Amino acid sequence: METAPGPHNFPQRQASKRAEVIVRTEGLTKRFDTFTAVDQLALEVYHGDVYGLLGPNGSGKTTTLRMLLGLIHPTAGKVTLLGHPMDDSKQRYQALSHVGAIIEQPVFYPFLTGRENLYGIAAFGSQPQSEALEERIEEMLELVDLATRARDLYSKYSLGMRQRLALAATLLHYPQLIILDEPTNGLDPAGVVDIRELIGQLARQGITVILSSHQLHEIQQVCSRVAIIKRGHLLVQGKVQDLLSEQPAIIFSFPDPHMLQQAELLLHTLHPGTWPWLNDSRIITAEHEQSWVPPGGQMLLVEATMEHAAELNAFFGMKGLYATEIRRHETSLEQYFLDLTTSPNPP
Ligand SMILES: Nc1ncnc2c1ncn2[C@@H]1O[C@H](COP(=O)(O)OP(=O)(O)OP(=O)(O)O)[C@@H](O)[C@H]1O
Repeated sequence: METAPGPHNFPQRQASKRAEVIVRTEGLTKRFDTFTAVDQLALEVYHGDVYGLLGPNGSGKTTTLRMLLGLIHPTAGKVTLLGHPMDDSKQRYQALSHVGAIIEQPVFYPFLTGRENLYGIAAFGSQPQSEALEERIEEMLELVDLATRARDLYSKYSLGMRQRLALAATLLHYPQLIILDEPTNGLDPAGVVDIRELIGQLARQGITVILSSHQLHEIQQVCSRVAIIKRGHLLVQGKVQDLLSEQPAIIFSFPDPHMLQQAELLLHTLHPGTWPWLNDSRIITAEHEQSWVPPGGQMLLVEATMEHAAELNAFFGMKGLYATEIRRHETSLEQYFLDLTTSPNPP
């Protein structure tokens, strides 16, 4: 018997499919009266991406996702979903038959069990009751780790369980693309980890995921590419790794705060042009999750690539300033996001 492809039997992601654009927006714009909520967005989501749409409150994330799904019409611009232009109603229908989405808290019946709710959703989607459907429902309950709680009433479910049931529901019809608006909102840390792991699992099985979120720490761990928007404008779009390696820096820790001050002063009194590769330096506060925090809790951040660490260290050493730790500065997506969204001159 031939089975439809699903998260457990999806073909492995193929290298040649990587470059395939699954979602493209061109000049995508939404105005509400005179207010422009989304302004000329050009997004590209590739097959196999976990694509994070990030932005401060009110920056236009939900409005963008709603336009991707054809829930609201753009004022201008164009959305192409799975190769189908969304302004054509027939094509839109075809595209959406391969998409699963959770944009608002999905409505389930509180007086039915988790499993019964999935049967209800399948019936709504005109999926005939069959052995294949039963198998699919059990498979999805397993996938979202609700199999042992499938006989419990929905009203007894925690927020995390409700979110996982919603994901199971969106997966019933074997979507190629899943769109999730703030999927970790309101969840406790364990719930966030569950959803993150599930999203990673879906991506590994070839499903493309687009999500919006404020949980940047989580995004950094699960997203392959992100777009950062502010007041409806696209500030940046790219691979998480590429964005974070844009600002290389080295961290020097010193055994006492006095040495730290001297090291900083030394760099600032250097003749401009001595080291053209040295962009800037400043004292920063150590983050406490690090393995070791120097006395005084502060360190020197030098904006330069790691290949210059030895030269800098030798320079400090000649002046009697001995670093106790030298390492590459890891920018977090959270810091990158804050720098970008609070900068008066974003790119
Ligand atoms: N139907 C509407 N009518 C008028 N203004 C709207 C409408 N929908 C959204 N907006 C406005 O558009 C802007 C973008 O809203 P949107 O919900 O897309 O932002 P968001 O980035 O998803 O925000 P959040 O993170 O708070 O959910 C907001 O200023 C919002 O008030």
